[in-house]
Amino acid sequence: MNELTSLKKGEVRLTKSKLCCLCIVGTRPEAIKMGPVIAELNRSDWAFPYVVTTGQHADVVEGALKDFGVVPSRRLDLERRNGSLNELFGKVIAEMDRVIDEVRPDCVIAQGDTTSVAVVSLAAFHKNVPFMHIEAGLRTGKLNDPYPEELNRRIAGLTASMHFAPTSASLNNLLREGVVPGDCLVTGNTGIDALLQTAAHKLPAPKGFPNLPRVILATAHRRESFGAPIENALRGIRAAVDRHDDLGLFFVSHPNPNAHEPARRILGGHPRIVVTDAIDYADMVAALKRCWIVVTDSGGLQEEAPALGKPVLVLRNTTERPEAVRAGAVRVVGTNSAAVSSAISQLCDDPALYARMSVPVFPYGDGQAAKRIVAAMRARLVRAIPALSAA
Ligand SMILES: CC(=O)N[C@@H]1[C@@H](OP(=O)(O)OP(=O)(O)OC[C@H]2O[C@@H](n3ccc(=O)[nH]c3=O)[C@H](O)[C@@H]2O)O[C@H](CO)[C@@H](O)[C@@H]1O
Repeated sequence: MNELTSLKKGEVRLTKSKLCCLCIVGTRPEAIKMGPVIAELNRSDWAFPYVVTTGQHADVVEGALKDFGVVPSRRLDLERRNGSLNELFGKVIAEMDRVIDEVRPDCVIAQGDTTSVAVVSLAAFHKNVPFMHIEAGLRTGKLNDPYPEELNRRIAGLTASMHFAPTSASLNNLLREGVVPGDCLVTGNTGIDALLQTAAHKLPAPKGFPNLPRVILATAHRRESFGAPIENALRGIRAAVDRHDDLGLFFVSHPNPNAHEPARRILGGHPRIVVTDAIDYADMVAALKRCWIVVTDSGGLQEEAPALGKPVLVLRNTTERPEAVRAGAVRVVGTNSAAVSSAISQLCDDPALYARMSVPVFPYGDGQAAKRIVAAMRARLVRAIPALSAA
């Protein structure tokens, strides 16, 4: 029994007969993956989204939300001094305490595994407001890898009233942790909703995309790889480009200086390598459609590339996305220079291997995740209010 089913008629505030769903967005991937859910809520007849951005990656987030026609209802002003996780934790929970008191939402929704998600789930729990977790149940089983995301998503797994898992493997992780079966659902990942909606349009090549027969699309930003691991991986990518003169590299940097400084230093000054700042989502999808392979430590790109039939080499030692590995579209290679370089060369020199890894697969859903999530929320939230359920 959770707090929702204990609600009595009249205990849930209605605004113009619609429920208020407070949607939290902190980072670019959260904006991309929450966009379809916010749009679906806007189309619904029973709820309206109240969108709050946490300011964690303010500039790229507002741009990504705009791509989905979403304007935030409120922007938290966190005034961060040192950028530490504890500072972020303290500021977000204090702000969210105030926002929940003022807005009095009927539920709080967040996606993924950032510190903002863990904090907001606790803030909602403390206020006895149902927390709905999107992209629930991803686990590596190693608390420090990825860091701090594995801890964040486990906290959300404890505090959420409803858990929307992208795959059955994620759902099984939740059940093993004791989540009640009636509180979790396999929906697919809303990132595939966003990808298929965007990829359906004719998209021009991103500025600077190399005009070469085989272009590697690469990104690297994982916190646990900062320093030597990320530098080793970048050297491995550059070595492969040097070895194969028909290869180009389009490296998309991340706003964190620990990620973009080594990229510019190690990859810069090469005639077939372009290092660009972060690009908007439509440009990223355009790059995905045009690239030869993807080399990355990104979670979202591990989900998107297989749907477009692009082989992925993962610059990590573990992944919480084993489904695409099992489907043969993704290979976890780590950050060792020689391993990265040889994995790229294998794909250059073995057309049969490349063909096997290039078959489009959809282990992360069919593009209808947002519809399933909003329908499940309605069933849960409206059930608690006979007046609405009778409508
Ligand atoms: C441990 C882990 O894996 N956690 C993940 C991490 O997200 P991530 O690793 O996917 O992060 P990125 O790679 O930065 O973003 C990816 C998205 O952004 C698009 N993109 C990228 C660069 C760019 O220049 N322009 C863009 O448009 C790209 O196509 C894609 O859709 O945190 C999220 C919660 O914050 C989690 O939910 C998610 O599991």
